[in-house]
Amino acid sequence: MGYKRFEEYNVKVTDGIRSSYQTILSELGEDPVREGLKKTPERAAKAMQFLTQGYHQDPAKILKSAMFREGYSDMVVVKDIELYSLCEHHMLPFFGKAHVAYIPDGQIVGLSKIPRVVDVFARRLQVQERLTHDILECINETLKPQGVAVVIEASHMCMMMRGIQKQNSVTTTSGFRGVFETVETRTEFLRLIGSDLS
Ligand SMILES: Nc1nc2c(ncn2[C@@H]2O[C@H](COP(=O)(O)OP(=O)(O)OP(=O)(O)O)[C@@H](O)[C@H]2O)c(=O)[nH]1
Ligand SMILES: [Zn+2]
Repeated sequence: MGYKRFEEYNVKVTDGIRSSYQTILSELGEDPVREGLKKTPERAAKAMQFLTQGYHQDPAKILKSAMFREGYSDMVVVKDIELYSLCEHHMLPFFGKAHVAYIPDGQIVGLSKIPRVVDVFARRLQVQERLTHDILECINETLKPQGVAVVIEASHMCMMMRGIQKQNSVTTTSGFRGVFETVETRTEFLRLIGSDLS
């Protein structure tokens, strides 16, 4: 069946999440039944369930649904994949770009499946480091390529809207497996994505 978008996923808003948001509104000093807020617990529950739908999706299955035997054995790079996730410490967004590359070993994967895998892991509560490794290991273990590389550049709302309140800091995380562990291949990838790390 493969990957399904939330709209097709038929997830019902969970009563417990909706009523918890109603409690939060009251505890914040708001009137949860005033006109503008009446539907807010429902909307917030729906939004949060959308943003965490990755718990109900199987990223390996997504990759397996479009793997093809092919002799191509050079680098495949999908860069600038926009990414929105939630930090598990504050449940506030972090967002930015993911860059993913692999070198096939007899099998390629449908290109769209790479951003889909990024979305599945991003739509769970995360830290940027684990998100990077989740994507890396999933592609490595499922596609079994000669190598895989992932770089994520992201800004964290928990460091922008509150806390340290730094508006311009960007965090870069990276992971390399197989042939990307050699300097030459890694450097070529970093050059192709225009990374400062190269
Ligand atoms: N390593 C890592 N840290 C993260 C990520 N997202 C948020 N954090 C950090 O998680 C840490 C949680 O630290 P705590 O001291 O428990 O929380 P806090 O009091 O809200 O910390 P401040 O943000 O410094 O005010 C903070 O330093 C955040 O910046 C992430 O993806 N990776
Ligand atoms: Zn945070």
